[in-house]
Amino acid sequence: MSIFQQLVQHSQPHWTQYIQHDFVQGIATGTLPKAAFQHYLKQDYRYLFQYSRALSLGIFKADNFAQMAQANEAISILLKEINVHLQFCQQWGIAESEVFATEESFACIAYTRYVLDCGINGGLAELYAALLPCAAGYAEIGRWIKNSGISAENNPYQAWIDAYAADDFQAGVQKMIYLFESVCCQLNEKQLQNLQTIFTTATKMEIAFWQMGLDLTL
Ligand SMILES: Cc1ncc(C[n+]2csc(CCO)c2C)c(N)n1
Repeated sequence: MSIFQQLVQHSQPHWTQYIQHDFVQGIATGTLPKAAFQHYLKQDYRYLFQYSRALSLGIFKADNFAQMAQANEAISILLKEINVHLQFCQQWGIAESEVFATEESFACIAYTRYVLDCGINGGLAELYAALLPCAAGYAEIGRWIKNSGISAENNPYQAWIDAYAADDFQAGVQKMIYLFESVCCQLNEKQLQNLQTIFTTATKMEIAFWQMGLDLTL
């Protein structure tokens, strides 16, 4: 079993709670209240800004140009994701200025600053262990919604589902997982345990992020 698979397995039951959260079920069936999705969308815009800063640490901390290029590719994927957000906002009449002016929720602050802290204080393995629940989790969510076939016709969230189920997105995440595996090969048992703590914590923060969306909290 790969290190990534082990991290997922040992982060249970949180991983499954993250992937199958009520918010995700609501997206899949199209029944999620629009207010919850819009609240999430604005917070996620703030989230993605901080996440790009964390990904940039992947460039800063790279040991070679190949790792640098991979981090750069991950940033390009993220820039596409921001466009999906802005298109949704446009569609639902949320002005870009409103998105920019959104106050950051505690769930967003806690999660993003935790990831940044892992990256600033740790090495590449710690950084990617903190970044991966986000990328790999959404890839898994995109896959299961697509494969389950439960998405209703005229699902208002179809563009969101399609973005994460898309082949190029799935391939990008797979590359991030390979990069992570390659920076983990020299680690000792204590360092691996630390990666598990980071991975599980970030997974729990994903659950808190969905819940913030459902509860409309700041
Ligand atoms: C709270 C939250 N968690 C995960 C993602 C998904 N995501 C964020 S950046 C990125 C691309 C990785 O290069 C992906 C898949 C999100 N949007 N919001």
